[in-house]
Order: sequence, then structure tokens, then C-alpha cells
Amino acid sequence: SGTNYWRDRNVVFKKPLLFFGNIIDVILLRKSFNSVVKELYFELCAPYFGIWYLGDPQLVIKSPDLIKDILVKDFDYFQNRHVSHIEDIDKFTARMLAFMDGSRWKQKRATVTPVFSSNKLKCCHVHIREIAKTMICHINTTKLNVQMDLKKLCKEYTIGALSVIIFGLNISCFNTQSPILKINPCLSLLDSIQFTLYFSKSYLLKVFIPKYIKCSAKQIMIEFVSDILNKKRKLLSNNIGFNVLNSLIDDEDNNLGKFPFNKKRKLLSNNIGFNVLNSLIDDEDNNLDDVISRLSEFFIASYHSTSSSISLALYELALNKNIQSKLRQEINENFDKYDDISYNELIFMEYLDKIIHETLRKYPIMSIIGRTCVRSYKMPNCALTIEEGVRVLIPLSALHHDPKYFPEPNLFDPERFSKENIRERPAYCYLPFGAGPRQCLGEKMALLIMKLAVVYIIRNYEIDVCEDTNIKVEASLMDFVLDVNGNTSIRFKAIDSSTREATPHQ
Ligand code: HEM
Repeated sequence: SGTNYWRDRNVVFKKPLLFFGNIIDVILLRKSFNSVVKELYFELCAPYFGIWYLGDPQLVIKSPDLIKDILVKDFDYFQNRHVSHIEDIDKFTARMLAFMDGSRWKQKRATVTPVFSSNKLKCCHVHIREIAKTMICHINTTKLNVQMDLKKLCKEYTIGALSVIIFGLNISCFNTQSPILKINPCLSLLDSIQFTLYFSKSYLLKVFIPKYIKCSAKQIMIEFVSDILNKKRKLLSNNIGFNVLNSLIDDEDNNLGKFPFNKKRKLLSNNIGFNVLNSLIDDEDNNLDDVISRLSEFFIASYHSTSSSISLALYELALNKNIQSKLRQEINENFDKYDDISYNELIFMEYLDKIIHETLRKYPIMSIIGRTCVRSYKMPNCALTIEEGVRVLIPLSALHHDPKYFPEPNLFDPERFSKENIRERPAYCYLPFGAGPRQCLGEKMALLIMKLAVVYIIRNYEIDVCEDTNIKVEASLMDFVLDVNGNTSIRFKAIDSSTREATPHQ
């Protein structure tokens, strides 16, 4: 028991404090959990090491081969992400895919996966491209040589792109003061304790009743999603001249579970043909609460991660002008005579691809991912057996900054992602989207949204840091998610289209 747990199993560990384990600094908001794990990663030399998350022993894996075994090869032993059973205490979160366990997760993931296929994405490309063009018009309406808040711009664009994909609805996203922009974690000691408990098995779970998503954020999310659902229903009923939906919207008790599902399903899916909302409504099991939770989840999982990654890619391009010029050349070679870029052209742009991956290497938005062992697992080629219920952590940020795999890790160097360099390092040391059956559902979509934003901005503007720019990237204290803070002003200088040298192709 106690600290002997790891010693008895011959696992390297750092002496924990009573009750707080190794995370006292996290509880007291002095360090992020990511910083604590990263320090231990570089301090303790072994393929894996033990930590104490309050009273829970958790295992951090450093070896890329073992990571592959856990995430991919022996996934059946590690199907679940979290340790706490949240069904009774936080129903809103419990309905989300990322928090579901075992067979329920498998079934729900299978129903939504086809929505994210390459073919569907191809259809989406055109819609997202329109949002990217609107963003350019939006920047154009401000003056030439303008200084803009990069973080805000990227958030607004991402909201626009996601609304099309998730709801099949075009919303005006620029300069609208969307309520979603207001979601801001406020840091208090109680929040910190509640959040920390979420990832523990502690009996205190029942006392503090943790919420993964703060009530205020949840309320904004529910209002945003409900508002879009209403707009969508109105739009559909106006379009088709079918007014049953309108009357249902006006019904205070309305609950998707109660209304004529078949009619509604047909209406929604005939209209736009592609979006996550349709797939959720098509699933007969889902009621209104499920739909709202899952839509909120898709928004939460995709909005912050994608918009921050775009901000960071553009920030690095503003800092590295030679990389920016080289990218612009590739972009200009790939635009067609209608001043557009096709899906195929976009996904085969090699230099762009390297830049996006180097951004996600340097700034993995989720800095740590976790799995819970669901039945006792003997690690291949080592003496250790991981017991059922033990949480295993994969320290993405530490791996991405390990000089063994990425020399001079703070340097932004897209050439790390040349075919030769990729071949020379283990595959599982770079995992911005996780890996295996439970990896990020929206990887391809995120890449598409990111690439279109970067391409349209770099095609039309030279971007530069200015005196005020003071961007700080840090793991938010309460989460393992990286956040972009500080002054995020960037200067945009319009490019005169008549000076573009490259010859557009057909
Ligand atoms: C740059 C943007 C993004 C990054 C860096 C990112 C990263 C991640 C990571 C690291 C995970 C955990 C994977 C694992 O445990 O192996 C994850 C899970 C997830 N992501 Fe993303 N993500 C991004 C965008 C998106 C988008 C656009 C969506 C689409 C709606 C999305 C939906 C999800 C969902 C639903 C899960 C949970 C999957 C499951 O448990 O089955 N993400 N993401």
C-alpha cells in the first residue's frame, strides 16, 4: 500500500507527499499537470515511471514502442480513457463520446465515424473554403497594413467552419460577439480541486461533485447549440414549407425524443446532406439531451484545439519570414485560374503539410493523453503487470520536446517532417491526435480547417509580428490543454495580386 506500490513493482518513481501525491503544485495552481509530468519525464530515466495522482498510482509511459502496444496493439486492455464513473454525478459530460466506456463507446463511435470520412470531408472543403474567403474579406474591410488580434480572428473563422460541418449551417461568424467567445475558464482553488478530482478515483469525488465543464460554460454551450438548432429547424421548415417543426420549436416542452422522429430525420438529412447533427439525429437511441451533449462535445473538442493550432501556425510564420515566403510560393503554384484551391491540390501541398505538423509538434494542444487499464496487462518484454483500474498516461508534450527525437526542440523547423527525417525516428514519439481506435475523431477535419485558413491568409497577406506582440503558450493550469495567451496582435500587409510571380495552373 501507499508509496510502496511502485517500489514493490520495481517501477521508478518520485517520492510523493501524503495525500497530495506528486501534484500538490497542480492543486495549488502553481504549475500545470503537464509541467509536473514533463519535469519527471526528463528527470527519471526509464521506459516508464510511476506517479501519484493524489492517492492513485498512475503510470507514465516514455518508450514509443510501449506506447504503440498500449494505444494500438493491445488496445482491448486500454479501451477507457478515464477512471472515474461519472454517470451519477455529471450526466452532461457522461453523454460525451470522449467520456464513454467500453461497448457503449464502441457503438457510438461507429455511428459517427462515417461522417468524418475522406469523401465527406471533400464535400466540406468547398464550404470551409467559403468561410476562409469571408475571412479574407473581413480582414480587407479593415485598413491596409492592419494590426489584428490573431487569436480572435482564428476563433471566429473556426466557429464558422465548425458550424457548417457540425450543424450544416452557415452563420455569420466575424465580429458578431458570439457567446462562445465568452467561454473562459476562471481559476479558483475550488475549480482546481474539482477538476483534479475528475481524473482520480478518490472518494472525495462524491463530496466535491466535480464538473468537467464549468456550469457557466455549459450554459453558454447549451444556449449556443439550442439557438443553432432552432435556426436550423426554422430554415428547414421555411425552405420546404413544412411547418410542423416550427410548432414544435414553440412548444416549451419540446424534446427531440418525443417528436415524430422519422419526419424530422428526413427533413434534416435531405437538406444539407452532410453534417454531424444529421448523424446524431439518425441514431434512434439519442434524445435531445444526448444530442446537445454530443454537439457540445464536438464543439469543445474541436473549437479550442483547431483555432489555437491555426493561431500558432500563423504566429510561427510571422516569426519565420523565410518559411513564410517559401510557403507562399508553394501556395501560388497551386491556386487555379479562378483564384481557388481544390481539395486534391491542398492535401498534396508538401511544404504546407510540414509546417502544420511542425506546429502540432511544437505545440501539441492536448499535452497528455490517458487510458485506463480494463483488465490486468503484462507489459511485453518487461516484468511489470499493469493492474486493472490503473491509469496510464502518454506525455505528448514531453515526447515532442525530447531532443533525442527532435534536436533543439524549441526551434521551428518544418524539415523535421521530411520523409527522411520521419523515417529516422520512432513513429510513436509524435502523436498530436493520439493513436489507435480511440484517437482523435476529427484529425482530418482539423487539418483541413487549419490548412485552408493558413493558405488563404498567406496567399493574401504578408504577416509579421509587431511591437505589441507578446504571445505566451502555456498549458492552462487546470487542464492539460495548451492555451494561447498574452497580446496576440499580428500585422497583416495586403499582397498586391498583380505582383504574384507564379503561373496559375488549370
Ligand atoms: C488541431 C486540432 C485537434 C487536436 C490537436 C486534437 C487532439 C485530440 C487528441 C490528442 C485526442 C485524444 C486522442 C487519444 O486519446 O488517443 C482527441 C480526441 C477527440 N477529438 Fe480531437 N483534436 C483536434 C480537433 C478535433 C476536431 C476538429 C474534432 C471534431 C469534431 C475532434 C473531436 C475529437 C473527439 C470526439 C475525441 C474523442 C474520441 C473518442 O474518445 O473516441 N477533435 N483529439
